[in-house]
Amino acid sequence: MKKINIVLFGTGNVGSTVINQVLAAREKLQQEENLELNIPVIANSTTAFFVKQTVNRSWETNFSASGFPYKISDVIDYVTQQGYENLVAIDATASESFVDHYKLLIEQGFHVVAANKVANTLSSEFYEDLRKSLRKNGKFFYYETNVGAGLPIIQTLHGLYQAGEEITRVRGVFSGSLSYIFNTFSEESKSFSEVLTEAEKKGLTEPDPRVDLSGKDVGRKLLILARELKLKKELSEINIQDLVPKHLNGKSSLKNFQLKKHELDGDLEKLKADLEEDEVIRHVGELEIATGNLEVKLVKEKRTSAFGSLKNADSSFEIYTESYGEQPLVIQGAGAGAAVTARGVVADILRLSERLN
Ligand SMILES: NC(=O)c1ccc[n+]([C@@H]2O[C@H](COP(=O)([O-])OP(=O)(O)OC[C@H]3O[C@@H](n4cnc5c(N)ncnc54)[C@H](OP(=O)(O)O)[C@@H]3O)[C@@H](O)[C@H]2O)c1
Ligand SMILES: N[C@@H](CCO)C(=O)O
Repeated sequence: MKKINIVLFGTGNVGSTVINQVLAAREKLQQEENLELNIPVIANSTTAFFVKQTVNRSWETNFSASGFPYKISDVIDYVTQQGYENLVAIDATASESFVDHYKLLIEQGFHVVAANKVANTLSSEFYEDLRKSLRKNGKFFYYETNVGAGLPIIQTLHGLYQAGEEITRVRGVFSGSLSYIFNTFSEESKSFSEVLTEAEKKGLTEPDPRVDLSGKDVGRKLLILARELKLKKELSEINIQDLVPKHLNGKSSLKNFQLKKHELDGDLEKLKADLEEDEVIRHVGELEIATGNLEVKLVKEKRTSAFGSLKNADSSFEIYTESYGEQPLVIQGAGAGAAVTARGVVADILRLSERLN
């Protein structure tokens, strides 16, 4: 039986669903695939819980009762003492600093699966260095959920590129969070801030929704795709329409933003009032390969158009290539949400496990 040992960082919306999905799939994987998925360590930003072999369905209670403050070295020491092989670190945090541990984890024997987009969107130098470290240590890095949550965007684009297809343009509603927000805001008579609160409660936004509203999250996704296509780009080079007023971002706290988010309502109400009867607002990302232009913006779309008819938290990605000609390859479906994202993470673990002994 092949054994995979998962150390999961981030027990929030996505991370907790990953644990539950792995536990639910465990028996079937053992019987049908001869594969044993164990989760001996789970951790959030302050607390870790270690167990022999794997957590079970009572993990939340056990984590609260028996978790303790930890350092990353405690995790590494524990898995080393236990002699665990086929180690996979899952980054289900949204942390800007957790990615500083990747190199150490890789050197200490971990493969990495990330829902967190940060490691792929820091400087090109960090990006290349990480890949060098993976190659040097014979480790793998999977991050399909970085773009389009559970939708197969990165693997499709990567496959086309590897196969020699000329990709000319990628255009899409990249953000499941903003798709839900603008779909609902365009249709219902609620204020923008009310819709935003609703999206947050449903776990559809980033932990700090300003990362969505500032366009940074979509900017990151564009950058990730651009880098898959070997374009040398930095986040600072992307033209981004920022929906968050300056005084509510930067040094201003998330708490302050939550108290004052109704200040966004005026501008967005005006935009909505300017729509024709048959128009809706959509948040769109565009990547033009020839010019290297990457852009994130709000646009007006006809209700009947491909983007205008999106529902719920659906994302839609149009990939224009030489062989597909005028009719792009389209990948569409829920682009946010714990269940679909966690399923994408579990699928990454399984793809990775196929490459391990
Ligand atoms: N939700 C979606 O639809 C979706 C879709 C695609 C990708 N993603 C990505 O998935 C990631 C998680 O999103 P989420 O919605 O699950 O966020 P969340 O509910 O806020 O959970 C984040 C978790 O990360 C933990 N954490 C923060 N900093 C950490 C650190 N330094 N070390 C260890 N754990 C740390 C938090 O712990 P504390 O509670 O202790 O702070 C929390 O358990 C994000 O990167 C997001 O962009 C999400
Ligand atoms: N903000 C992400 C989902 C949560 O990470 C998106 O819109 O795709």
